Amino acid sequence: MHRTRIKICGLTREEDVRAAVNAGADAIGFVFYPPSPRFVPFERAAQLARLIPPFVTTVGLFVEPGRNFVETALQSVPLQVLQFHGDETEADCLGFGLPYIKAARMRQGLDLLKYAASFPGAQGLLLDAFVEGYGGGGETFDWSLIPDRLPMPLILSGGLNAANVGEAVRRVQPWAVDVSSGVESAKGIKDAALITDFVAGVEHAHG
Ligand SMILES: O=C(O)c1ccccc1NCC(=O)[C@H](O)[C@H](O)COP(=O)(O)O
Repeated sequence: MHRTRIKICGLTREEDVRAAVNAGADAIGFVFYPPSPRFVPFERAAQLARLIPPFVTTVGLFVEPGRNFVETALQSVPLQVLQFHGDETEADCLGFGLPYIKAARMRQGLDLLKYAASFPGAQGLLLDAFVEGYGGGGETFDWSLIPDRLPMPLILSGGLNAANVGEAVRRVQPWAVDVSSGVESAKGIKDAALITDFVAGVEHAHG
């Protein structure tokens, strides 16, 4: 099995970026959705991004942004991947000169293969629990809803933590896992020990 990549999302503080990088995170996500308690203004995200070394990917997360909003983010923050969480179409996600990840809010009745087919340009599909407020809700979803084969890399998220991520990796075998609440002491405040435990949980899943 390949090494499962790890994305830590919703960072707002320098010490949390350092903790994530030191623990071995492959990607750091900044939430650019103003209603979120994890929202970071672009200038702040730019400061935090300076702490991210080469080969750790900087991801900007959006929910149905206007094109100007994304373009302004890109002028300020050195993002490498865009992540869209709302009801965007493929056309809304393209044309920024960066790869994008599309989130699917998992629930009974969602035809995930059809959904994935409507985002042929996506670099990956992030499967998250269907929660009020779009994401970062700390809730798992029924992993048996995930089809055996998806046409693009799968990023598993939604309610992951150090206690369940090992089982998630073994059962789902995603390309990557994404966590926010499970490594927090409060919304937007990460906990270095929880991050370390989470990364260890992924690594132990590989035996
Ligand atoms: O984190 C947020 O506040 C957020 C707001 C709006 C859309 C998405 C959001 N987070 C998305 C993420 O990437 C989370 O890491 C993912 O939903 C998993 O969250 P959690 O269940 O808390 O681990």
